[in-house]
Parts: sequence; structure tokens; C-alpha cells
Amino acid sequence: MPLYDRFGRPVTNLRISLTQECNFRCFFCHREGQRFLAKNEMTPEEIERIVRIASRLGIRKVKLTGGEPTVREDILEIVRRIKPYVIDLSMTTNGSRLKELAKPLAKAGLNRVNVSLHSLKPEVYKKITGVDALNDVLEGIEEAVKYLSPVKLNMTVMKGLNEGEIWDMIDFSAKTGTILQLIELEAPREMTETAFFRKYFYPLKPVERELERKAVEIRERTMHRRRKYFIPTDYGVAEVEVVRAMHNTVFCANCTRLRVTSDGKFKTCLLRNDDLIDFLSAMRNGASDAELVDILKRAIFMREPYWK
Ligand SMILES: Nc1nc2c(ncn2[C@@H]2O[C@H](COP(=O)(O)OP(=O)(O)OP(=O)(O)O)[C@@H](O)[C@H]2O)c(=O)[nH]1
Ligand SMILES: C[S@@+](CC[C@H](N)C(=O)[O-])C[C@H]1O[C@@H](n2cnc3c(N)ncnc32)[C@H](O)[C@@H]1O
Ligand code: SF4
Ligand code: SF4
Repeated sequence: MPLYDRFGRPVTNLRISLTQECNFRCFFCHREGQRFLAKNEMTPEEIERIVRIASRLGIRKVKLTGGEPTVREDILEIVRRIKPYVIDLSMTTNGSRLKELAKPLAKAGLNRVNVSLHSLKPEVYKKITGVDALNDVLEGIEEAVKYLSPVKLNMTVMKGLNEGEIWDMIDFSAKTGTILQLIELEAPREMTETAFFRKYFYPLKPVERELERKAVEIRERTMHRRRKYFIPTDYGVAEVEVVRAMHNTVFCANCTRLRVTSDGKFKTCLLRNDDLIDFLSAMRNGASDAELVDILKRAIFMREPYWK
């Protein structure tokens, strides 16, 4: 049985940031809500221990993220250590190292992968990510579909940059047998009035209406109640999921994630900045499993929907 927070939301998965390091420089990156650069990364043993403890409290799904999780040299060891405790182990990556890592990651126990792919045009891709790596990522995706399932593509849609590529990306996902996630730009409340956010925010609601008209089938996920649209294309039916978090009370009411920062703190919400609960110091000071369970329960108690 999972634990529930004060708002009746079950906590069924952990989203673990393995590092804040990254080999890309995406200008819009929210850094998983980690505002200060932390060098103090958890070791594979520490990550395993917190996942083992969480798994006893009903958490059976783990998402590995970053920064860029594949820049950690011990990434295969981390995957190998966590897998025995979870049913669904996935990773979100920029894809730059997937060509060499897809097979070993799958062998180590990774079930599935999400690969960020914001454009199919090399110059736009470089503008968004700061690196000239589109080809490496495309090769990585080709390799990933051989060993991991499903492979999802993350496209964060931004005004004036890639909004014109949505339908090409839908074709591309059908062609490659991947699932496309169309993601609206996200930022905390206080940033929504900035010139930056106004310049790049591209609302996905109208796109969803068009998807609704074209879909042969529509499904809804439990997590965030995200909708999935099945869209016919020349290459078969594409599966398109829409991640529209901003000002979305339904999304937050169905949030089942607890976050873990790379330096060993529970974080209750991506967009909050007052919600960190340190467990790594306690762990390093000899805390027992029972004491760590208490810290985890305290974090769950602090959870609140951001948009409500
Ligand atoms: N506001 C908010 N955004 C989220 C949350 N989880 C994921 N996102 C955003 O959703 C986008 C996709 O995230 P991924 O790391 O690919 O993971 P996911 O799609 O949530 O997870 P799966 O579909 O289970 O693989 C990213 O832009 C995330 O920032 C969340 O709990 N809250
Ligand atoms: C922070 S990244 C970490 C994992 C990995 N480095 C990557 O880029 O896939 C996780 C996901 O969040 C997305 N993302 C980052 N900043 C965002 C923002 N401000 N709004 C919406 N999505 C964002 C990225 O595009 C990526 O798909
Ligand atoms: S690759 Fe991921 S972590 Fe790195 S800057 Fe881009 S979005 Fe952020
Ligand atoms: S409460 Fe809302 S904004 Fe915060 S992590 Fe959950 S879904 Fe995201």
C-alpha cells in the first residue's frame, strides 16, 4: 500500500536527480527545481539504500534524471543496484551517450527511456541545447528502440523556435516507433511575468484541440491525468502525450511523485523553492532505516499541489 499525502495523493514513484552536471546548455532548463549548484552527489550505495527504504513504503517506480544522468561514470552500477527494488525503472536523458549506453543500460535493468529531442533541424537543435549533437542523439534513439521499450521523445515546445515542427515530430515518432511527449514550457509562478517566459511560452491547449479532432483514440494516464492521442500518419499511428502543467490544477491533483535531489534531499514539488528535506546528512551520520523512514514520511506530509 502506498503512503498518501494530506491531499489524498498516493506517492508511488521517486524522481531521482543523479547529478547537476550536464554536457548540454539548454537555455530554458529548470534543473529539476534544484536552484543551487550541488557538488555533493549521492553514491550508488546511498541511492540504493533510499530506494530500498522507499520501496518498503509502496514506491515501485523510479525515474532517473539530472542534469544529465549519463554523465555519471557509475550510471550502470546505479541502475543495477536499484532495479531489484522497483517494477518500472526509467531514465530521462538528452540522448548524447545513448548510442554506446542503450544496450548496457538495458542489460543493467533499465526498463525504458525518455530522450529529449526538441528539434529535427540541426541549427534549431543547437540554438536550444547549445551543442551540435543532433546526429549523435538520433543515432542514440535508433539504438535505444532496439533494447528499451517504450522509448519516448520529449519535445519542449517554444514559441519562435520549434512550434512549427510539431507535426513533423509526430511523423518522426510514428516512423521510429517512439512515443512523443509534447511539453509546455514550465516555470514557477514568479517567473511567468518575465520577458523570458512571455517570449518563449507556447500554449499547447490549441494543439491539444487539434489532436483531439484528429485522434482515432484518446486515453488518459493516471499520473497527472495526462492525455494520450493516437494520431494517424503516413507511417502508422503515432502516440502523442501532452504535458501541460502550467496553471493546471488537475495535473497537480494527480501528482504521485516525490523528488530526490542529487545531493540527497527530498523535494516535494518541481516548482516550489521551500520544500527540501535533507536525508543524506542523517544517512552519513549513521541514521537507522527507521529514522530514514521518518524523514521520508515528513517529506510526504509536506507535499502540496502547486496549482490549486
Ligand atoms: N510540473 C511538473 N512537471 C513535470 C513533472 N514530472 C515531469 N514533468 C515534466 O514533464 C516533462 C517530461 O518529463 P520526463 O522526465 O520525461 O518524465 P515523465 O514524462 O514525467 O515520466 P514518464 O512519462 O513516466 O516517463 C519534463 O518537462 C518535466 O519537467 C511533475 O511532477 N510536475
Ligand atoms: C531537466 S531534464 C534532465 C534530463 C536530461 N538532461 C534531459 O534533458 O532529458 C528533464 C526534462 O525536462 C525538460 N525541461 C527542462 N526545462 C524545462 C522547462 N523549463 N519546461 C519544460 N520542460 C523542461 C527537458 O527538456 C527534459 O525533457
Ligand atoms: S540536457 Fe537536460 S539537464 Fe542538460 S541543460 Fe538540457 S534540459 Fe537541462
Ligand atoms: S505538485 Fe504540480 S507542479 Fe508540483 S511536482 Fe506535482 S505536478 Fe509538478
